[in-house]
Amino acid sequence: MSEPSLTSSASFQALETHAIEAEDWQMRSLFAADPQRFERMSLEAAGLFLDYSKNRLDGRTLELLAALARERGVEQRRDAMFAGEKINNTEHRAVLHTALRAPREAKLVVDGQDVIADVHAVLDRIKAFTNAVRSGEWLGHTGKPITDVVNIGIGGSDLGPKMACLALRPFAHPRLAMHFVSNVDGHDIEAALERLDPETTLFIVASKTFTTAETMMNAQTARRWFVERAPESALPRHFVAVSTNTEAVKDFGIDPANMFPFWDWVGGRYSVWSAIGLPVALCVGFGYFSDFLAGAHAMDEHFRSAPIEQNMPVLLGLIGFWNRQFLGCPSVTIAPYHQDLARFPAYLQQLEMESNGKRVTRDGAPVDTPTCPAIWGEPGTNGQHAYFQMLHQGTDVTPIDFIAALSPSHELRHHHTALLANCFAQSEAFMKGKTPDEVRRDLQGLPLAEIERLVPHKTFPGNRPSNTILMEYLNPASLGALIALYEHKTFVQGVLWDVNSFDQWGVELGKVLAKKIEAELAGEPQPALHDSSTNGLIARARAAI
Ligand SMILES: O=P(O)(O)OC[C@H]1O[C@H](O)[C@H](O)[C@@H](O)[C@@H]1O
Repeated sequence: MSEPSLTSSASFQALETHAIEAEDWQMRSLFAADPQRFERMSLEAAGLFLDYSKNRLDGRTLELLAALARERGVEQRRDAMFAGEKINNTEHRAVLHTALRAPREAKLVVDGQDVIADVHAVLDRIKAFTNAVRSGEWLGHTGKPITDVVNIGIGGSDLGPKMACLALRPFAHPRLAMHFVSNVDGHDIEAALERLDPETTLFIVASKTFTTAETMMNAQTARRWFVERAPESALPRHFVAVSTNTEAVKDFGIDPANMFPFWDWVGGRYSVWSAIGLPVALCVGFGYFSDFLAGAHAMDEHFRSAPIEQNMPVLLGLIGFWNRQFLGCPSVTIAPYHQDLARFPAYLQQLEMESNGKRVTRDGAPVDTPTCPAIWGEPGTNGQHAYFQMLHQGTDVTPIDFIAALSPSHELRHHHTALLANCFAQSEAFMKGKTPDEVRRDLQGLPLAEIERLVPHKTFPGNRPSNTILMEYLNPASLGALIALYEHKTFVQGVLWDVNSFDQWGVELGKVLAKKIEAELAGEPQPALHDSSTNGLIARARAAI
């Protein structure tokens, strides 16, 4: 039976009525009216603290959103995911990234297979391998320890490990430099290879399918580069694979003994916890990689057991839904006030936009509301000096997630004080704004006409929503919890919209057309099979190539 449409649900309609009342609400007044607002609208879970009080909503809004979550079946769908039901209904797959971070003693059997035992068998191999490389026991073909690790992968086989290795920089092994090659653009791999020594470099070819065109081309280029400089027999010391596709790995020439497997129930964008996290385990060591998994597991336990009203990922999802649906916000900015989280917005782009950038429901009916907003952002304070102008005074309202660690991993205390001051000041500024009268007061002393000329330019509308997520330190456990928080937020929103958050058919068309055009760019005769624009572009490129 198909799910009733979102807009026909009683709780959605109650929210619609409520949203009309809420249209004129000013957060300044909401704070003034309730001295307990911060206490009421903040919570802690899995080592993270979320302040959601600077949103344009009140207790009643939250009640209605919680009712919507219940009516849409967030709890049942969550339980179905954890239980290994095949909730990815267009690919007939279970969705079990949560099993990747479950402790060894957990139990989960899916299709007669002990999933937890499989996961821990691979983790044991990751532990042995990463210990060997890090200790210098695993040597390159001329007997030297590995100094450089190159992960060749794209999308989920790149963004997670790359983001996490950067985020955990203070925990990194001093001898191992991590490199990430993803783009089919030869400038990417060329820039990486020119600095590398084939005697001390380890390549990880990371691809769930082991058919992704970019990754296969980069892997072949790396292989060629290597065998031009080293005997072919040395390949097994320098090339390992991470994949679900053993046959394709073998065909590429990597011994399955050097392959770290995972499973079709791990989506690419949810795979950093699997063997796709191998670069992270190499970089920080297996102990810290285990802490990373444990941090995510702590968030899983919270998501699984906390009531909706005190459930951090559910609240984050519901508030995002409110902002998208009833405040009409077309995008969300992620503002990590931590330089080491520089790649976190890019990571979330894939997580949220590939998951929920859908226009039909699980049953294939058109959705009747907007779905995933655009996700973007840069670390603070850099963004403040670039696009925050638009966030403060532009015509669109863009909700912001501020993310900060209370303690830094460096000794430069005054830098950290300045960083946090900026983070908190921005959320205050977005909430409060600056009224025309406040501007007038500031400008006292100038001629009256000049004051009035400047007032509209210097006024800040304020009333712009934000969340603030704090952690004590950015470390493997808090990073794990943070990623899992957003994974589950994405899940919750997918349930509200009733989309399949675990497929990505939208990436296929471009891949197919690119294959065709690639052949046309190289071949004869001149093709004219496309529209005039595409034909014209191909012709220009053929003349240049
Ligand atoms: O790991 P792979 O099979 O190489 O896939 C890499 C990426 O490419 C695909 O096109 C999907 O859009 C991503 O979800 C996936 O993470």
